[in-house]
Amino acid sequence: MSCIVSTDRLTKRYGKRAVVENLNLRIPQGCVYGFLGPNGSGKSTTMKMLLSLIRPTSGQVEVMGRPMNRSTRRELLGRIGSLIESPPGYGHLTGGENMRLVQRLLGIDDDQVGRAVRTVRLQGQLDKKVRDYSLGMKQRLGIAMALAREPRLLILDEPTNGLDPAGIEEIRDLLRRLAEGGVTVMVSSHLLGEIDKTATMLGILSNGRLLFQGTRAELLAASTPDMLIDASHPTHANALLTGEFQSRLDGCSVRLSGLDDHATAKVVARLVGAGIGVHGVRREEQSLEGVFMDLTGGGGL
Ligand SMILES: Nc1ncnc2c1ncn2[C@@H]1O[C@H](COP(=O)(O)OP(=O)(O)OP(=O)(O)O)[C@@H](O)[C@H]1O
Repeated sequence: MSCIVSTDRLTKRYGKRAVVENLNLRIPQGCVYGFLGPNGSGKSTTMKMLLSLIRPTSGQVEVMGRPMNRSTRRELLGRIGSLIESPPGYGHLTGGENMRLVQRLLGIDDDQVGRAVRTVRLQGQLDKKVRDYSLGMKQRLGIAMALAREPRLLILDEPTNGLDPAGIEEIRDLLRRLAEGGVTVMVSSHLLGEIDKTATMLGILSNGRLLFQGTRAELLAASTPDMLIDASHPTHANALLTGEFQSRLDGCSVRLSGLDDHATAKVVARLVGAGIGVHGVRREEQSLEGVFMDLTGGGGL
């Protein structure tokens, strides 16, 4: 797997407090990487370190196969587009004027600016003042500004924050199109539902630590869904199991958490041995939200 971004024990401390701790990010080239975590978990701090906007306390950042440091920073940033915190752009200028400022700053031609604007579908709104834009339009302008340099990597901090469902869908669609065009996108959110359908890779952060990194399918596989057992005498069955296992009554079933295959066989044998009829044994379907909640201690949704 070729990674466009990787970090090695990336850490940021403020005073004694570690805000980001020992992060080993692996962002494969060409993916949409969903960087998820509750508010305050350290997503923005991590992204700022990737962009060399703040300096890590310890650890390394490697981008496009090269260490990000003072001597490589300028060149690497030339191929990275970013949108961190609130959307940029001067409110008293029009979208077009804002884009022209970016054009002059980067020394790029009209075609390149036109492509960025068309990608975010803002070509019909360039004569409007940015202060009159909706939040979604401001976000799209911010993304167009980030795209103007035609980056290989795009880092977006909560681009769907505050958007209505239609605006969220527009950003999702945009991220998909960008990835199809070969741009690697790292996008953060505190809401799983906003990016899980778009992201091909997920990294889950909680209290500055990476709890999980992998595909959506791997995330589901990593969790152990509850087991539900239908028994002839559920109350009796629960009483029998509760000392040794995490069990509780759930309607007419007994619900057991964290049960692997071996423990399941043991539970069934125990019940049958006690003369209790076992009518059904099934694992509960678990949603991605459920897994995310379990991993982050319920702080994110
Ligand atoms: N300059 C700073 N000095 C001290 N603490 C800071 C500083 N910057 C960030 N923090 C703290 O670091 C923690 C992580 O903040 P960060 O903004 O990275 O989180 P986040 O996951 O992006 O959250 P949000 O979604 O709310 O922006 C927070 O508790 C924040 O208060």
